[in-house]
Amino acid sequence: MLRTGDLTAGYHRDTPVLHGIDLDLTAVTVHAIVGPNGAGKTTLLHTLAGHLRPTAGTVLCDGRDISGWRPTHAARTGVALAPQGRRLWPSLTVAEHLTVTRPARHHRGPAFGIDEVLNLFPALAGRLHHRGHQLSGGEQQMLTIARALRTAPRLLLADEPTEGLAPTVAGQVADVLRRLPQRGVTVLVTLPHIRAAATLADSVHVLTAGRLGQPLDAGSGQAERLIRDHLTLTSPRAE
Ligand SMILES: Nc1ncnc2c1ncn2[C@@H]1O[C@H](COP(=O)(O)OP(=O)(O)OP(=O)(O)O)[C@@H](O)[C@H]1O
Repeated sequence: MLRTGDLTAGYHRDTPVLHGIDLDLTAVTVHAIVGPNGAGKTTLLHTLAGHLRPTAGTVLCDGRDISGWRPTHAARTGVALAPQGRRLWPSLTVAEHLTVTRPARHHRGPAFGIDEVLNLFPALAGRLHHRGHQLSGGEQQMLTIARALRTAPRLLLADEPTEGLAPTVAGQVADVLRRLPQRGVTVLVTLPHIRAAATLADSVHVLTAGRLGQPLDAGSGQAERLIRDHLTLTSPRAE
Protein backbone atom coordinates (compact mmCIF):
# COMPACT_ATOMS: atom_id res chain seq x y z
CA MET A 1 0.00 0.00 0.00
CA LEU A 2 2.70 2.48 1.07
CA ARG A 3 6.17 3.13 -0.20
CA THR A 4 8.64 5.88 0.72
CA GLY A 5 11.41 7.21 -1.47
CA ASP A 6 14.46 9.05 -0.09
CA LEU A 7 12.33 10.29 2.80
CA THR A 8 13.82 12.88 5.14
CA ALA A 9 11.97 14.11 8.22
CA GLY A 10 12.56 15.58 11.63
CA TYR A 11 11.43 18.19 14.07
CA HIS A 12 13.65 21.03 12.79
CA ARG A 13 14.35 21.57 9.11
CA ASP A 14 18.12 21.90 9.60
CA THR A 15 18.49 18.78 11.80
CA PRO A 16 16.75 15.81 10.16
CA VAL A 17 16.13 12.70 12.23
CA LEU A 18 15.41 10.42 9.26
CA HIS A 19 17.78 10.37 6.29
CA GLY A 20 16.84 9.04 2.85
CA ILE A 21 14.43 6.33 3.98
CA ASP A 22 13.40 3.86 1.26
CA LEU A 23 10.73 1.61 2.68
CA ASP A 24 8.44 -0.67 0.70
CA LEU A 25 5.27 -1.67 2.54
CA THR A 26 3.38 -2.95 -0.51
CA ALA A 27 3.52 -6.61 0.59
CA VAL A 28 0.65 -7.46 2.94
CA THR A 29 2.86 -8.99 5.64
CA VAL A 30 4.44 -8.01 8.95
CA HIS A 31 7.36 -5.62 8.50
CA ALA A 32 9.56 -4.74 11.47
CA ILE A 33 11.85 -1.80 12.13
CA VAL A 34 14.48 -2.50 14.74
CA GLY A 35 16.73 0.09 16.30
CA PRO A 36 18.08 1.41 19.56
CA ASN A 37 16.55 4.28 21.54
CA GLY A 38 16.65 7.49 19.56
CA ALA A 39 17.20 5.79 16.17
CA GLY A 40 14.06 7.44 14.79
CA LYS A 41 11.50 4.60 14.89
CA THR A 42 8.72 6.72 16.38
CA THR A 43 9.60 9.61 14.08
CA LEU A 44 9.21 7.32 11.06
CA LEU A 45 5.82 6.02 12.20
CA HIS A 46 4.60 9.53 12.98
CA THR A 47 5.70 10.69 9.53
CA LEU A 48 3.80 7.83 7.85
CA ALA A 49 0.73 8.59 9.98
CA GLY A 50 0.77 12.25 8.91
CA HIS A 51 1.76 13.70 12.28
CA LEU A 52 5.05 14.99 10.88
CA ARG A 53 5.58 16.53 7.45
CA PRO A 54 8.59 15.15 5.54
CA THR A 55 11.21 17.74 4.65
CA ALA A 56 12.21 15.85 1.48
CA GLY A 57 11.41 12.69 -0.43
CA THR A 58 8.11 11.03 -1.19
CA VAL A 59 5.46 8.90 0.44
CA LEU A 60 3.48 7.01 -2.19
CA CYS A 61 0.15 5.45 -1.32
CA ASP A 62 -1.22 3.17 -4.04
CA GLY A 63 1.21 4.98 -6.34
CA ARG A 64 -0.06 8.48 -5.46
CA ASP A 65 2.27 10.99 -3.78
CA ILE A 66 0.71 11.85 -0.46
CA SER A 67 3.79 13.39 1.24
CA GLY A 68 2.74 15.76 3.98
CA TRP A 69 -0.78 14.42 4.38
CA ARG A 70 -2.69 15.23 7.55
CA PRO A 71 -3.45 12.57 10.21
CA THR A 72 -7.15 12.60 9.34
CA HIS A 73 -6.36 12.01 5.66
CA ALA A 74 -3.96 9.19 6.59
CA ALA A 75 -6.64 7.60 8.77
CA ARG A 76 -9.26 7.87 6.01
CA THR A 77 -6.83 6.22 3.61
CA GLY A 78 -6.45 3.31 6.00
CA VAL A 79 -3.36 4.07 8.09
CA ALA A 80 -3.84 3.50 11.83
CA LEU A 81 -1.29 4.26 14.51
CA ALA A 82 -1.09 2.29 17.77
CA PRO A 83 1.22 4.75 19.52
CA GLN A 84 3.99 4.09 21.97
CA GLY A 85 2.80 4.93 25.48
CA ARG A 86 -0.71 3.80 24.45
CA ARG A 87 -2.41 7.25 24.71
CA LEU A 88 -5.76 5.88 25.79
CA TRP A 89 -8.58 8.19 26.87
CA PRO A 90 -8.37 7.80 30.67
CA SER A 91 -12.01 8.62 31.41
CA LEU A 92 -13.50 6.27 28.80
CA THR A 93 -14.23 2.61 29.42
CA VAL A 94 -12.97 -0.20 27.23
CA ALA A 95 -16.43 -0.50 25.65
CA GLU A 96 -16.52 3.26 24.98
CA HIS A 97 -13.06 3.19 23.35
CA LEU A 98 -14.32 0.49 21.00
CA THR A 99 -17.64 2.13 20.18
CA VAL A 100 -16.49 5.73 19.63
CA THR A 101 -13.79 4.58 17.20
CA ARG A 102 -15.30 3.71 13.83
CA PRO A 103 -14.14 3.22 10.27
CA ALA A 104 -14.23 6.14 7.84
CA ARG A 105 -17.35 6.15 5.68
CA HIS A 106 -15.69 4.90 2.48
CA HIS A 107 -13.02 2.78 4.13
CA ARG A 108 -11.20 0.23 1.98
CA GLY A 109 -9.62 -1.78 4.79
CA PRO A 110 -11.23 -4.76 6.53
CA ALA A 111 -13.86 -3.82 9.11
CA PHE A 112 -13.23 -5.20 12.59
CA GLY A 113 -16.44 -5.47 14.61
CA ILE A 114 -16.35 -5.22 18.40
CA ASP A 115 -16.93 -8.97 18.73
CA GLU A 116 -13.96 -9.69 16.49
CA VAL A 117 -11.52 -7.46 18.41
CA LEU A 118 -12.72 -9.02 21.68
CA ASN A 119 -12.08 -12.45 20.17
CA LEU A 120 -8.58 -11.33 19.26
CA PHE A 121 -8.03 -9.96 22.77
CA PRO A 122 -10.21 -12.03 25.14
CA ALA A 123 -8.63 -10.27 28.15
CA LEU A 124 -10.55 -7.12 27.17
CA ALA A 125 -13.91 -8.89 27.20
CA GLY A 126 -13.85 -9.10 30.99
CA ARG A 127 -12.85 -5.45 31.32
CA LEU A 128 -15.50 -3.74 29.19
CA HIS A 129 -16.60 -1.37 31.96
CA HIS A 130 -13.14 -0.53 33.23
CA ARG A 131 -11.63 2.83 32.34
CA GLY A 132 -8.33 3.13 30.49
CA HIS A 133 -6.34 4.00 33.61
CA GLN A 134 -7.72 0.96 35.49
CA LEU A 135 -6.23 -1.51 33.02
CA SER A 136 -2.95 -3.39 33.31
CA GLY A 137 -0.15 -2.43 30.92
CA GLY A 138 -0.90 -5.46 28.75
CA GLU A 139 -4.62 -4.68 28.62
CA GLN A 140 -3.84 -1.07 27.72
CA GLN A 141 -1.64 -2.25 24.86
CA MET A 142 -4.33 -4.65 23.66
CA LEU A 143 -6.90 -1.84 23.75
CA THR A 144 -4.57 0.47 21.84
CA ILE A 145 -4.32 -2.09 19.03
CA ALA A 146 -8.02 -3.00 19.23
CA ARG A 147 -8.95 0.69 18.93
CA ALA A 148 -6.68 1.06 15.90
CA LEU A 149 -8.27 -2.01 14.28
CA ARG A 150 -11.73 -0.51 14.75
CA THR A 151 -10.78 2.15 12.17
CA ALA A 152 -10.59 -0.60 9.48
CA PRO A 153 -6.92 -0.06 8.65
CA ARG A 154 -5.07 -1.33 5.62
CA LEU A 155 -1.80 -0.50 7.38
CA LEU A 156 -1.32 -0.75 11.14
CA LEU A 157 1.65 1.10 12.59
CA ALA A 158 2.45 -0.43 15.99
CA ASP A 159 5.10 1.47 17.96
CA GLU A 160 6.94 -0.83 20.39
CA PRO A 161 3.76 -2.77 21.23
CA THR A 162 5.48 -5.26 23.53
CA GLU A 163 7.42 -2.66 25.51
CA GLY A 164 7.31 -3.32 29.25
CA LEU A 165 5.02 -6.37 28.96
CA ALA A 166 5.52 -9.73 30.66
CA PRO A 167 6.71 -12.34 28.12
CA THR A 168 3.38 -14.22 28.01
CA VAL A 169 1.41 -11.02 27.43
CA ALA A 170 3.95 -9.81 24.87
CA GLY A 171 3.49 -13.17 23.14
CA GLN A 172 -0.30 -12.72 23.02
CA VAL A 173 0.07 -9.27 21.46
CA ALA A 174 2.64 -10.56 18.95
CA ASP A 175 0.33 -13.46 17.99
CA VAL A 176 -2.45 -11.05 17.06
CA LEU A 177 -0.12 -8.86 14.99
CA ARG A 178 1.22 -11.94 13.19
CA ARG A 179 -2.30 -12.95 12.14
CA LEU A 180 -3.42 -9.57 10.82
CA PRO A 181 -2.09 -9.97 7.25
CA GLN A 182 -4.53 -12.91 6.86
CA ARG A 183 -7.26 -10.30 7.36
CA GLY A 184 -5.73 -8.00 4.77
CA VAL A 185 -3.88 -5.69 7.17
CA THR A 186 -0.23 -4.83 6.53
CA VAL A 187 1.65 -4.36 9.81
CA LEU A 188 4.66 -2.15 10.45
CA VAL A 189 5.95 -2.77 13.95
CA THR A 190 8.89 -1.16 15.74
CA LEU A 191 10.86 -3.18 18.24
CA PRO A 192 14.08 -2.58 20.14
CA HIS A 193 15.56 -6.06 19.59
CA ILE A 194 16.22 -7.99 16.42
CA ARG A 195 15.49 -11.41 17.90
CA ALA A 196 11.88 -10.46 18.73
CA ALA A 197 11.51 -8.89 15.29
CA ALA A 198 12.79 -12.00 13.52
CA THR A 199 10.18 -14.10 15.33
CA LEU A 200 7.29 -11.75 14.61
CA ALA A 201 7.97 -10.26 11.19
CA ASP A 202 8.47 -11.48 7.64
CA SER A 203 10.94 -8.73 6.86
CA VAL A 204 13.16 -6.83 9.26
CA HIS A 205 14.87 -3.47 8.70
CA VAL A 206 17.52 -2.13 11.01
CA LEU A 207 17.29 1.63 11.63
CA THR A 208 20.45 3.21 12.97
CA ALA A 209 20.76 6.96 13.55
CA GLY A 210 17.91 7.64 11.15
CA ARG A 211 19.27 5.47 8.32
CA LEU A 212 17.48 2.32 7.22
CA GLY A 213 19.30 -0.83 6.18
CA GLN A 214 18.18 -3.24 3.46
CA PRO A 215 15.32 -5.54 4.50
CA LEU A 216 16.34 -8.88 5.97
CA ASP A 217 14.11 -11.79 5.11
CA ALA A 218 13.30 -13.37 8.49
CA GLY A 219 12.39 -16.69 6.85
CA SER A 220 15.72 -17.01 5.05
CA GLY A 221 17.69 -16.85 8.30
CA GLN A 222 19.33 -13.52 7.41
CA ALA A 223 18.11 -11.95 10.64
CA GLU A 224 19.31 -14.95 12.64
CA ARG A 225 22.69 -14.64 10.95
CA LEU A 226 22.80 -10.99 11.94
CA ILE A 227 22.22 -11.99 15.55
CA ARG A 228 24.87 -14.68 15.33
CA ASP A 229 27.34 -12.24 13.87
CA HIS A 230 26.95 -10.07 16.95
CA LEU A 231 25.53 -7.16 15.05
CA THR A 232 22.52 -7.29 17.35
CA LEU A 233 21.89 -3.88 18.77
CA THR A 234 21.30 -4.90 22.35
CA SER A 235 21.69 -8.12 24.27
CA PRO A 236 19.03 -10.65 23.19
CA ARG A 237 18.95 -11.86 26.77
CA ALA A 238 17.30 -8.54 27.68
CA GLU A 239 14.16 -9.53 25.68
N1 LIG B 1 8.99 16.06 19.64
C1 LIG B 1 10.31 16.07 19.39
N2 LIG B 1 10.98 17.24 19.21
C2 LIG B 1 12.30 17.26 18.93
N3 LIG B 1 13.08 16.14 18.83
C3 LIG B 1 12.47 14.96 19.02
C4 LIG B 1 11.07 14.86 19.30
N4 LIG B 1 10.75 13.54 19.43
C5 LIG B 1 11.90 12.85 19.23
N5 LIG B 1 12.92 13.70 18.99
C6 LIG B 1 14.31 13.32 18.70
O1 LIG B 1 14.33 12.56 17.50
C7 LIG B 1 15.27 11.49 17.60
C8 LIG B 1 14.58 10.17 17.29
O2 LIG B 1 13.61 9.93 18.31
P1 LIG B 1 12.52 8.77 18.17
O3 LIG B 1 11.60 8.90 19.34
O4 LIG B 1 11.95 8.80 16.81
O5 LIG B 1 13.44 7.48 18.33
P2 LIG B 1 13.01 5.99 18.67
O6 LIG B 1 13.85 5.13 17.81
O7 LIG B 1 11.55 5.83 18.56
O8 LIG B 1 13.47 5.86 20.17
P3 LIG B 1 12.69 5.28 21.44
O9 LIG B 1 12.78 3.81 21.32
O10 LIG B 1 13.48 5.83 22.60
O11 LIG B 1 11.29 5.83 21.38
C9 LIG B 1 15.87 11.56 19.00
O12 LIG B 1 17.10 12.25 18.92
C10 LIG B 1 14.85 12.37 19.77
O13 LIG B 1 15.48 13.11 20.79
